[in-house]
Amino acid sequence: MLEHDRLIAAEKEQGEGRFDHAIRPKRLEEYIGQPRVREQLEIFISAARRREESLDHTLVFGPPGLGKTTLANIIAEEMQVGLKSTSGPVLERAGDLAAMLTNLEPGDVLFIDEIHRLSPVVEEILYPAMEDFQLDIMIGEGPAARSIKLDLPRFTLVGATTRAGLLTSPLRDRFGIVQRLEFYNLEELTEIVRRSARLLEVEASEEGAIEVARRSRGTPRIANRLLRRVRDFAQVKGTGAIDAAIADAALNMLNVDHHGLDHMDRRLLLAMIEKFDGGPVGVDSLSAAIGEERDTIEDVIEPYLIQQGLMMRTARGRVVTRQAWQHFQLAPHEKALDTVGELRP
Ligand SMILES: Nc1ncnc2c1ncn2[C@@H]1O[C@H](COP(=O)(O)OP(=O)(O)OP(=O)(O)O)[C@@H](O)[C@H]1O
Ligand SMILES: [Mg+2]
Repeated sequence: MLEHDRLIAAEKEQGEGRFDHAIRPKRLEEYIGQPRVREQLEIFISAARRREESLDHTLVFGPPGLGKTTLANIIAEEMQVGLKSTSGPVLERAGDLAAMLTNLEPGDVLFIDEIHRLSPVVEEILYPAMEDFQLDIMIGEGPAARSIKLDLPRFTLVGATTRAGLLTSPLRDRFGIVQRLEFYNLEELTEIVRRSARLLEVEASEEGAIEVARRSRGTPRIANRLLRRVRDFAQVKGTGAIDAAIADAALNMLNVDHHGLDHMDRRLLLAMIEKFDGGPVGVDSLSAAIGEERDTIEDVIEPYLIQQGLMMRTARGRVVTRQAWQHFQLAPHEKALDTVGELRP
């Protein structure tokens, strides 16, 4: 199966835009789950609004599809300010960022997605902009080069990243608010599925919604995507309504197992078990073994498997846990488990 065929792929897929527009939460109160993040932002936003100031620069991090972009939009909406979006890889030269910054209206949110991928020259421009709302830029080259300083309006930078660890510390230190998004639990995902079903006018029973939620890898984007596929199945093979049996049949057909693991998840775990005796194994060897990029393993596949307790990252490499062997109904290799410390009392 090619990567773009991956049902569970956390990246956006084609045609998702229209569907997404209808169901993406626009206000903080519609944002389901993440209670800690919501509570804090509520306070920071209402305090900033009361003081008629812009919100502090905010960094949002967490695995793909958990709601970082959604949150950036919500912040602008709640602050009643404009939003301008860009991303780390798009801002190639210092001038690209300078153009964005000089276009901001007072109070605007500047959203930079994949902020860990900013080039160092662009990052240099960002520091004084974030700290002193000043643009400090060199124009021209050689003897004719000169530096200009411009005052910028106060703005809020919202940065999103799947990997906070890849941010340089001077950049990280310039964010006043740092929020980490967690995988969603079953109740939260069920609520998301029910909300989306209602907005899409799809009939779904409580058990049907739970079944979709259970198999969504803790991720709202996947929950919404599975809902869409299950809806197709229900229309063709059933009456159009989603119940537990229809959801189960559809998800089995789509090769999403009862744990919500897909083909790539199972491939990764099985490679660790079958080719590396359960580990420890380095991520580069794993990447070669399953033909998947290291970044995809680290950003997309692995975080959920770790959160579910199916594998661990140790100083010596990745190891599967007893639970992973059990998932495949295999007898654990005792030496491997010893690395995880599972055999010690
Ligand atoms: N808390 C939430 N409540 C309800 N729906 C949500 C929530 N968070 C995300 N969603 C839904 O999941 C979809 C994916 O969220 P979003 O695009 O914000 O993820 P992301 O973290 O920016 O992902 P990426 O890292 O790939 O950019 C959204 O379109 C939205 O419909
Ligand atoms: Mg996003």
